[in-house]
Amino acid sequence: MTATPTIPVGTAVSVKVPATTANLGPGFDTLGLALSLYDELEVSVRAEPGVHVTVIGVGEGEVPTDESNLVARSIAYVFEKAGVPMPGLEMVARNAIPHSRGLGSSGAAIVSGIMAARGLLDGIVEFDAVTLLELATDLEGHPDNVAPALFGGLTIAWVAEDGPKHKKLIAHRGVSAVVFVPEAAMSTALARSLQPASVPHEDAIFNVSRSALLVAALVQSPELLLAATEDRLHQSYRASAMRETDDLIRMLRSHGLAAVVSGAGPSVLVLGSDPSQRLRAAELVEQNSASTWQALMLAVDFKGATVMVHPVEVSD
Ligand SMILES: Nc1ncnc2c1ncn2[C@@H]1O[C@H](COP(=O)(O)OP(=O)(O)OP(=O)(O)O)[C@@H](O)[C@H]1O
Ligand SMILES: N[C@@H](CCO)C(=O)O
Repeated sequence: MTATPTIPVGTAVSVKVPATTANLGPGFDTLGLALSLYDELEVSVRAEPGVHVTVIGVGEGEVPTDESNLVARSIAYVFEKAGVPMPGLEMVARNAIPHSRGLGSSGAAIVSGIMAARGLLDGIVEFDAVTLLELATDLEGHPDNVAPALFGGLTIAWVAEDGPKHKKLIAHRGVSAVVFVPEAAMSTALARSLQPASVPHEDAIFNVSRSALLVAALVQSPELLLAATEDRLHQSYRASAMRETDDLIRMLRSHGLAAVVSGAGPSVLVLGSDPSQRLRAAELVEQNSASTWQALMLAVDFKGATVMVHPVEVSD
């Protein structure tokens, strides 16, 4: 009979996960980009059962601090799948990714939990990239945020018969990003409820052409970004729920800037073919919008999620 593996009290892991922006205009549920804004997590094994989370920064006083916390639920999911009992956990989450603004906070929380569990199960269970993406997609429901959060860079994600897959690409070094974050939140679940069950064939063709072009624009020809970021699959259906976002995108695009809804919104992403376009976008927003938008000038993160394991030190 084999003994059930246990993880020693005091074992600790540190995790860092980037924000992500999904869709990028036409690549609905498919394209994603990792950005240089991070949630950090420390998890240590404690003697008492259960979970306690200290949240610092975004979500402090708002998200649960017990087993129902999304990060804790994601850790528990991996332990359950691995068939290993989850030990008691003490966690500290330092969060910078805004919630429900279209910057992949739920995907980052899920990936944080999965990477923490991976670290805690080091030497007991091996996780390859395919398994990590499967676990994260099970929890998030679609792979376009969790793929870049896990692997960094620009990712194409798709769901095959045997599960989610991804291809990581390196974005052209001229590509820059600025995200305009509004004060008001909007949940992804609400945005998804506004999608129709089917779309006209010509709109599907429109998006196939633009998303193919977008991959070329992001990897090789950033000067094509404006044409390549047109969309007919999601933004117009959701516009009624985020009027100011729609207005800002129209204004920026009329000035030749590749503005799109970031993720499910309501933030606006502008992809620039050179860094000066970010400053131009920020000036235009300042001059033309009555609302308050926080401008985040971000680089592409090429690394994705990381985990460090701090084993228990055994004294003589
Ligand atoms: N670090 C976190 N810890 C705990 N819960 C979190 C964390 N980050 C996000 N969440 C949960 O996820 C919710 C936000 O998820 P939602 O899918 O609506 O938006 P998003 O992931 O920020 O945006 P998008 O999917 O459009 O990029 C929060 O309200 C909170 O319940
Ligand atoms: N593709 C997703 C991204 C947000 O999770 C959507 O637009 O609903």
